[in-house]
Amino acid sequence: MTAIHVLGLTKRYDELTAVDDVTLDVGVGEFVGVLGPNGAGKTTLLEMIEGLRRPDAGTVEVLGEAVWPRNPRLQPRIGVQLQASSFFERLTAREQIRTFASLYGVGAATADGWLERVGLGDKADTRVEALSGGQAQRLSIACALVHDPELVFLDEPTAALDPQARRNLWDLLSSINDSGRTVVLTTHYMDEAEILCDRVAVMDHGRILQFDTPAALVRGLDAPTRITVAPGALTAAQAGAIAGVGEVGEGPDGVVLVTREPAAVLGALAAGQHLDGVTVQTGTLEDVFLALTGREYRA
Ligand SMILES: Nc1ncnc2c1ncn2[C@@H]1O[C@H](COP(=O)(O)OP(=O)(O)OP(=O)(O)O)[C@@H](O)[C@H]1O
Repeated sequence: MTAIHVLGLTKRYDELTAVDDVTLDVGVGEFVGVLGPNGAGKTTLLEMIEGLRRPDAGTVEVLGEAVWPRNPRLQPRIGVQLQASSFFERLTAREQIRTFASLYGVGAATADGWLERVGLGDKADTRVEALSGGQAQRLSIACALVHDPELVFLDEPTAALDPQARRNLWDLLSSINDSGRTVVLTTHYMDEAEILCDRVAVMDHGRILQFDTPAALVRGLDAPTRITVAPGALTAAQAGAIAGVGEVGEGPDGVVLVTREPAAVLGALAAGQHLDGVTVQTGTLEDVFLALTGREYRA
């Protein structure tokens, strides 16, 4: 079943085409990421899918319903994460989420349960202004989920968090999807998209350049594998003599074997008792972005 059906979606701001003829489908239960640098058009695309912004061209169907003009039947079925800056001022975390809950006719006990679920039980009496960046992001996610929507939109949920806080939030985001909800998030972070998402739409200059699983995107690159053998285990000459090895380099971490036949090369290393301390590196989404756009990824 399709959760989101987008056809030929376009949005212009004067001369600028922020979203340029985007077509995509998202299945029910999928976790989809929209990945792209600043200004790629991610937020504009999401806002049109959420029914918050009117497209100049194209159509959006969400859970089988048209989103524009505003469709009140959809509101209880979708959750949109607000930026932390849009909290009601001077409320505590508990008051904040209970206020959201009451808008949807959801009881206080359920609201309080969500505070616990996102790890904010001990911050219930803290005013939203006094929460840390990570706590505020978790509260905004809880507010988006409090009415148990089928489809959740998160716009850069881990922006401005330190690496540890981002990782903590990843567990929460995975659990949202594990319970069967469809999740769409935008992100600047390649690693985040790679770890969390079933499929990733790589976006730049308003266009979706590719939309596939992270593994398929990387496979499509046809990038060679780099196998690094710990220093001292193997000379460059020995490495070059292994069948299937293309280039050989020497770096601080040892001898680097570049190959398109990693299984054969690893087999040869195993046979020679050289597997200790071996690292294997394939392409990443960063390489995908570089290959698609011809430039380095700059968040
Ligand atoms: N209301 C607006 N009026 C004019 N231009 C806009 C408006 N909103 C966005 N833009 C422009 O449209 C382009 C796409 O912006 P958008 O916010 O969708 O990108 P984004 O990928 O979400 O960026 P970021 O990662 O920085 O949030 C940008 O060049 C932006 O300056």
